[in-house]
Amino acid sequence: MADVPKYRFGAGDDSSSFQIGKDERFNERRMRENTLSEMRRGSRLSTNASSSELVVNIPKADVYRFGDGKHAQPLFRDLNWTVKEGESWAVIGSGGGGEKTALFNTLLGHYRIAPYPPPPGGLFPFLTLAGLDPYSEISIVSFGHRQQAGGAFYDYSARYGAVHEEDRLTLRQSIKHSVQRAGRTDGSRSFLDLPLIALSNGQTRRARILKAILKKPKLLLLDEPLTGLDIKTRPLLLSTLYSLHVKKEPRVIIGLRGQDALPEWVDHVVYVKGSMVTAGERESVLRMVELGLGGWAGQLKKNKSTANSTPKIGETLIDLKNVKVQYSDRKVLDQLSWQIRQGERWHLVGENGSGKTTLLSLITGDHPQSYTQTRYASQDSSSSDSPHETSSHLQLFSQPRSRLPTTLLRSAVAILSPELFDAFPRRSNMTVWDVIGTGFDGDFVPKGKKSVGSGIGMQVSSSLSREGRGGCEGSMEGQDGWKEEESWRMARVWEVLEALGQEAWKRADTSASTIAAPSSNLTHQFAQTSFPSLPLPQQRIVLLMRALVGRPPLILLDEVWSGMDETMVRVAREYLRGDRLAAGGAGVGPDQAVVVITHWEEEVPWNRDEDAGVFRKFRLSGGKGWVEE
Ligand SMILES: Nc1ncnc2c1ncn2[C@@H]1O[C@H](COP(=O)(O)OP(=O)(O)OP(=O)(O)O)[C@@H](O)[C@H]1O
Repeated sequence: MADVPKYRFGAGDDSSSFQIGKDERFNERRMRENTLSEMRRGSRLSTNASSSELVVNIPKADVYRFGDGKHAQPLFRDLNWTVKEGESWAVIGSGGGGEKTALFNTLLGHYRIAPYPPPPGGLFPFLTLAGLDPYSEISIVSFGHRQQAGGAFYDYSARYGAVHEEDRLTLRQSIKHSVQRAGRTDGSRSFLDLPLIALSNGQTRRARILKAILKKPKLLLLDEPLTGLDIKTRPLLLSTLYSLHVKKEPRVIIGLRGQDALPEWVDHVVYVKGSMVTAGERESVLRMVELGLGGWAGQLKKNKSTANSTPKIGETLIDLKNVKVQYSDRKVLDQLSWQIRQGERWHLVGENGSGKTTLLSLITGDHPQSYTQTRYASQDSSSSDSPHETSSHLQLFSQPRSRLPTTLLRSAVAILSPELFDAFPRRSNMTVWDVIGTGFDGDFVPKGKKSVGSGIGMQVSSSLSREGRGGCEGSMEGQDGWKEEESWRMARVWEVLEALGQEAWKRADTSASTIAAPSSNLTHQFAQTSFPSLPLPQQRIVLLMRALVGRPPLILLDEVWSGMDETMVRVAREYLRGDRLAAGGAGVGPDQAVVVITHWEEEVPWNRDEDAGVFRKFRLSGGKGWVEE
């Protein structure tokens, strides 16, 4: 086990788990349990020239969970999907219920296909007819959440500090001999010799794809490979995937969200929404589903802001001056200065590994070096910089990090990031309500009688504007203060559930002008649903509700759109823009500040024209950071 690090990667509850250093492969055990006999039936029979040209063969079938009774609703009805050698396929999921993952899992043998694809080739004729074993010849790389044993929380901030001995395994060691020829990557830096735990989100994704390719599977399923990758890397990865696919080294099927641009070389599409699957040539499928793939431009125009609750620039919340973060001789942030004020909307940009997550971890106070940023000019006077350049500080709500208790900071700065998404506990008894309620105090387990926290972090935000907090201004001394706060909190949970939950998806999915009656059963049911049982896209939006529920002064959203479907993205953007505030609806208020990180310009809820004065871009590159005008 020496080469298996602590982290596990997996595509969620319903799919196999994968480990760096171990196997990105078929989950052999489950496959054997589930479909062994049917696969054998397929491989026993003699070769047939034309069907050996088939990569995937599902002539017409329904797909069920194993153990489903006779009258169960199929996951997919009338699935008819055939992939021929030489065709380039994308699987597009649009329903928000994890349909795309379910379709990949169908290929991985996690569901019952009825009737099972017939002999001689079975499900994968190109393999079985060549006498090859699907167990070892098919890989999947998906970026669902990294499941922890028992659904427990793990400390994702470990990577910001000294790397523990058990986490020292480097990417090079992890992929060992297979990368002898791989050169320097990530601009001028090589990340091959970094501990895996130190890799940034985009670096980790690239490393996982690289590892999967180096294992030489015959078919590689890649779910949302572009998410989290910077703009320079995307075309490079797509063209690499295409040239590998053409050479069949390996054949590649990619998974995309409904709103993602479809690579030019994709000539066939499977579109999955609910239990319906449409598969065929690119143009005809696109016409049929009227997806309008290729960008969100049209959709964005429709979303034009109607808000008159325009954000106003107010107090400085975060003030960084000449901040530095360094790991031995590796400088990640170098003399960086940035101020975030109330009412501002920021887009934080920079290539993979440029330090965005590191910067946010200073602001949340999770980074150990957030305590050591204050230096006075005189101490550094020996340096060659001019004296006024050498002083530095990190002020969070006008305080140095060391003066701010973590509990208070957690309630004042809400964050949702890929790391938090992975780390958030998945205990089976935690409902959607419980998870959202942890957002008020930035907890990871439900607290308080009503699961809306205990109010420990209130004081920090009360020193800032508490507009919209229904009379909770000031401290919450005494029983009455807490009662009032508690009922405000409960009302807020309902409010975000209404604004961002199932009712809102329904509303956004039908027509923008039809507004469904609020406070329906649907919202109540959703609030009581077990959080870990939700499909991953829904878990993501619930964690977004958690970040927004407490109306904290500062909201940090790192790659929050990844894995969310179109409708969810639309309602979330509407909330962030505050489009419904003017009409008395819910949304981010003019007194709050928001920072989003995304490599996709189209995902940013604001733009320079409509949000001039409050919307700005902060760019990181080579350790430096600056405001881009
Ligand atoms: N403990 C560590 N030791 C050495 N280098 C580290 C450590 N932690 C992070 N790094 C490096 O710091 C750099 C910044 O990482 P960070 O996660 O902040 O990048 P990012 O801009 O968020 O990237 P992405 O867009 O991929 O999410 C990376 O090159 C990373 O490898």
